[in-house]
Amino acid sequence: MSKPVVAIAYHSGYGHTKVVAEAVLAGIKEVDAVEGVLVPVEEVDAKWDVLDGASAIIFGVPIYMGNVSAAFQTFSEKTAKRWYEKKWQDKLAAGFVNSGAMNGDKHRGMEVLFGLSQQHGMVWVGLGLHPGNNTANASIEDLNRLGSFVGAYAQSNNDQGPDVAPPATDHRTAQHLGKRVAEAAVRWTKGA
Ligand SMILES: Cc1cc2nc3c(=O)[nH]c(=O)nc-3n(C[C@H](O)[C@H](O)[C@H](O)COP(=O)(O)O)c2cc1C
Repeated sequence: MSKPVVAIAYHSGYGHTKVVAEAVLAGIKEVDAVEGVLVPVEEVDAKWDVLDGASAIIFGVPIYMGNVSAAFQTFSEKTAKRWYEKKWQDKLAAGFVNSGAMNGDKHRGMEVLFGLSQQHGMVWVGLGLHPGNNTANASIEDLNRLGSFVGAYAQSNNDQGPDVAPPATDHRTAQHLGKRVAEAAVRWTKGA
């Protein structure tokens, strides 16, 4: 029997969110019983079968002008055929968001990802971590340094390339999300 697939449907205009997607993939790969697949949304027309066959889809975006990037929104609208057929009903879903500012209105992007998942009748998996970096002795090295509950947040300094931004701490948080969703996919598909 083939392994359940956890797909990562993401957009990255300049490479920073791609690095986060790769960290999510590394987390999925920690779970042997699951296969992880990256799906850049620009390539989705050749990869609908991957998303349709996946047990879970993790959506990921950069924030552009306080919202998800236009490329992701285009992808989102293209999923309408799946919506009509309820093709993604009961798949697991999760999300990650990356922006230049510490806050940057990442929450709005995350709400868009959550809303897309709920349009499709998917079952959302949150981050499952307490906030880090929020006590007197805390550090930006803490897991979940940006303190989200709903999904993984990353922040990439505007003057740095994807080789150094977002910082390693955000990679670890993204990796945690990937592993968590992969473990959830194993439980979700048991006996299916
Ligand atoms: C058109 C545009 C709009 C942006 N708007 C925001 C914004 O509203 N808030 C923010 O924090 N960062 C904003 N940024 C910064 C990006 O979120 C940041 O550079 C991110 O790392 C880009 O990810 P990418 O390299 O995967 O495209 C914007 C960047 C661009 C290109």
